[in-house]
Amino acid sequence: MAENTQKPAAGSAPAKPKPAAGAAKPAAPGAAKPAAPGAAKPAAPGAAKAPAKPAAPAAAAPSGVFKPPVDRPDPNPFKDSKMSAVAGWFQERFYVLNPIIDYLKHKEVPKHRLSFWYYFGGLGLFFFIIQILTGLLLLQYYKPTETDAFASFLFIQGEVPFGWLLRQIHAWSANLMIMMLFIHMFSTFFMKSYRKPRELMWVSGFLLLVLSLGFGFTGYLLPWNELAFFATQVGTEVPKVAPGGAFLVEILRGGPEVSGETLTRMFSLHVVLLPGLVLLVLTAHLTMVQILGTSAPIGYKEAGLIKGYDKFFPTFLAKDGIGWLIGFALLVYLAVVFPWEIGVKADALASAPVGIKPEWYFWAQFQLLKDFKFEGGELLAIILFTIGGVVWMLVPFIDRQASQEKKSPIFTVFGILVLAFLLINTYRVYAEYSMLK
Ligand code: HEM
Ligand code: HEM
Repeated sequence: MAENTQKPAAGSAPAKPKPAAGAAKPAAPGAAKPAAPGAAKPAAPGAAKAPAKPAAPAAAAPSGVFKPPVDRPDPNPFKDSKMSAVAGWFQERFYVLNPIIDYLKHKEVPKHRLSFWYYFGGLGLFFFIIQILTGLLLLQYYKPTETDAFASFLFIQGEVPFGWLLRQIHAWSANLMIMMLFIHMFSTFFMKSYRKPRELMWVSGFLLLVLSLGFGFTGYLLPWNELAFFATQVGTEVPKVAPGGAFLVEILRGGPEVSGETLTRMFSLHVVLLPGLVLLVLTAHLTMVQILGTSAPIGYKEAGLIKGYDKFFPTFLAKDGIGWLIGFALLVYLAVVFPWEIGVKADALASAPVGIKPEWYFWAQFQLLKDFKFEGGELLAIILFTIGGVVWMLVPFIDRQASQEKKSPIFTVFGILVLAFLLINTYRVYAEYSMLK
């Protein structure tokens, strides 16, 4: 790509922020009138001995002290740069951030035959942004109470202009987001991107996946239809077999059974707690993406398999944008052509319909529980799953080979087994339940 070989555009590397430099140095003795008390004071005792440099601007203020532009040595240190007036205005105020901005401009993404997989983190981010936007719009009409939830849901689907589209996009984007995160997780796993120094990217990513699954679980109940009601009944029952689990179930449900209280809890988790937590962890994850840059698979550099680098800004971001446009087209297509069903209002007194199952991303665990139906089996399944999850989260710290830039085939096999377990169990639920229809 042409950009890789070019120097950063003049506009992107502004003239050095003179006030910062000036402010740090003491004014030379005898320099012109100090503009403010203290401004010309030498910063250190030895400063007076310093050889007379070309007079630093007299009015240099100690950093952190605001001075009106007229008193500054150079009211606009960026006047020579090719930045727009607006960008210059911000630059003048936030010049301390310049090193960060410059860093981001120089970030590069390696190009090789597996580069395709670098798009899935960005796609996960895109669908999350869609979730926030559509979720906030749905919130204008949705009512999280036992009596009103289903009616408001019908109202959104039937009466609100484009409400049906928003609801379908929210429901489809939730599924696509989680799908992208699984692809992102396994692709970073097989490329061993979690290896030193990106251990915390993996851990924060794993937490993001758990939180996103929490979004899916809590959102599922919100329409308050029969399917969601009974699936939540089954889902929240699971921890009961573990010691102390009954207490957890009671907290989740807001009582012994799934009821209007449960809806309130799921709603608050869905629209307040989880978004807050995700934004926090996501900020950490994306900051690390920028600080640590993108890794290349082990041995690629040495073997000459890197075909060059894309500048993150603007080249890679533009390519990400193309991925987002494709994702958006797919989302609208699915939302219009394959609408999610509305169902019938939940009725706690009705008997559970056949074919109750959770969302597809919980099917693997669901199947494991079904397979472990013997005495003490459910507890064993929960223990196995918890241990598996913790080991998976700590993989970067266990796989020492990868952290020394050596291949670690045992972990590749481990990843294949985990993937196979998830795919096979998911397919088993799909096959069994599609026969029930
Ligand atoms: C700040 C972000 C979000 C807000 C404000 C929000 C808000 C809402 C609201 C008001 C509903 C109920 C309306 C309805 O059921 O159609 C809903 C449903 C739902 N949400 Fe969210 N949501 C957000 C993020 C997410 C995320 C990140 C996910 C998943 C990864 C998600 C998954 C779901 C699901 C699966 C439903 C049920 C969809 C259905 O069957 O209609 N939401 N959300
Ligand atoms: C809301 C969820 C997530 C978002 C928005 C997100 C976003 C991103 C983005 C934009 C990148 C840089 C480009 C790329 O390699 O795709 C990235 C890198 C990375 N992510 Fe995530 N991610 C999320 C979840 C996860 C999960 C679930 C994991 C794994 C458990 C994970 C692990 C990583 C790792 C290890 C990298 C470094 C890749 C490299 O340098 O080659 N992330 N993430």
